[in-house]
Amino acid sequence: MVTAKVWVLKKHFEGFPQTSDFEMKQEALANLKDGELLLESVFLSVDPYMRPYSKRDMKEGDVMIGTQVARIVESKNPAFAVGAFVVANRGWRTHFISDGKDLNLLPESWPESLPRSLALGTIGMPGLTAYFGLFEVCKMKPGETVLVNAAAGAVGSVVGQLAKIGGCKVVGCAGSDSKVAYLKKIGFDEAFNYKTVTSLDETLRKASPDGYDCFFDNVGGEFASIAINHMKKYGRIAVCGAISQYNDTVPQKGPYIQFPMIFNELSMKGFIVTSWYNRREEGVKALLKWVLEGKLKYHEQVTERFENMPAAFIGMLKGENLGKAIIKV
Ligand SMILES: NC(=O)C1=CN([C@@H]2O[C@H](COP(=O)(O)OP(=O)(O)OC[C@H]3O[C@@H](n4cnc5c(N)ncnc54)[C@H](OP(=O)(O)O)[C@@H]3O)[C@@H](O)[C@H]2O)C=CC1
Ligand SMILES: CCCCCCCCC/C=C/C=O
Repeated sequence: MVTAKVWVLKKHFEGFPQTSDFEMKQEALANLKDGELLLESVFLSVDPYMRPYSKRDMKEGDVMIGTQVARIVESKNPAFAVGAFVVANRGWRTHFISDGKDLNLLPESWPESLPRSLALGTIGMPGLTAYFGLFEVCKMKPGETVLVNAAAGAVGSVVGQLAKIGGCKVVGCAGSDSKVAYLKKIGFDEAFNYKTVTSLDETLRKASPDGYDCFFDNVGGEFASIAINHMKKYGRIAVCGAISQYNDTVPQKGPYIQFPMIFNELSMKGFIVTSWYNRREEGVKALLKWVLEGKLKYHEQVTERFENMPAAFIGMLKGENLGKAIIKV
């Protein structure tokens, strides 16, 4: 019999998550029935959505939500061979049983040269968020100017590079000088540290005096309130995330956005990547191709050991990750 380790939400987060809000437990897994598979997580993902979604969807004692790349270790399902790798959405667990219906097999053509963890990052949910958010929500066109915040993270780093592939000028910001240096290295035209600039307003104006056609907003809050005043006429804003607000205990009260929306006839659209998953294959194929061509670079912040998942999650929310935050079991 296999015993899985799982992380549960012991206590709902109040403000910034603490390691004491989590508890590690053991779960005895039953023997496999016909049609079932036993899987072991190889890589797990920590993502910002876990913070707001835990409040919305979870109760104390639930296993933390999340996705993993897992290897099939035993199979009583002829459609799944032992040794194959899948992406699953089974939460923070080392092992689990599945009937196969909730699994996405990694393409058999997955190149040996690429870490399979990319299926949780640049060639997975965050990459797809960038792909559909930029091309479909922002409706980016060649020659335009794109602004993206949290630009050195899993989604933002792909947004900037896809905008360059699509023939745009890209301005990005991040929370440290080393992240800013990384953005320049991967091709951003302008990059700045939002924590150290004296005036965000001035910095945005200097980076693109004519303003921005597209704003891919991962951060919300004060940054978005200032950036909206720098949009060009008919500019488009993709509201992807609001990480600056996820840990607020008292909702922020922002400036109101109607005037710039009206005067510049802006479009602003929130989106959830999974609404585009009917085109998931198209996105994965395009992202994989760009990675293999060397046009889309990736970086992963790998934390070793399942036991360190809460610390990796908290670290990611604090900005300790460059690129995608991954846990290697
Ligand atoms: N709508 C959708 O379907 C999806 C939305 N998202 C959203 O996209 C955003 C980015 O996610 P993802 O790329 O996975 O995460 P990242 O890899 O970008 O990690 C989060 C980053 O957010 C930055 N950050 C944290 N707090 C703040 C703050 N107060 N102000 C500004 N930046 C902050 C930190 O970078 P720094 O050092 O630069 O501060 C940190 O590294 C999140 O808001 C997430 O919720 C993600 C996936 C799907
Ligand atoms: C089948 C994979 C499920 C992964 C769920 C991801 C949902 C992300 C939505 C993010 C919103 C804000 O961060």
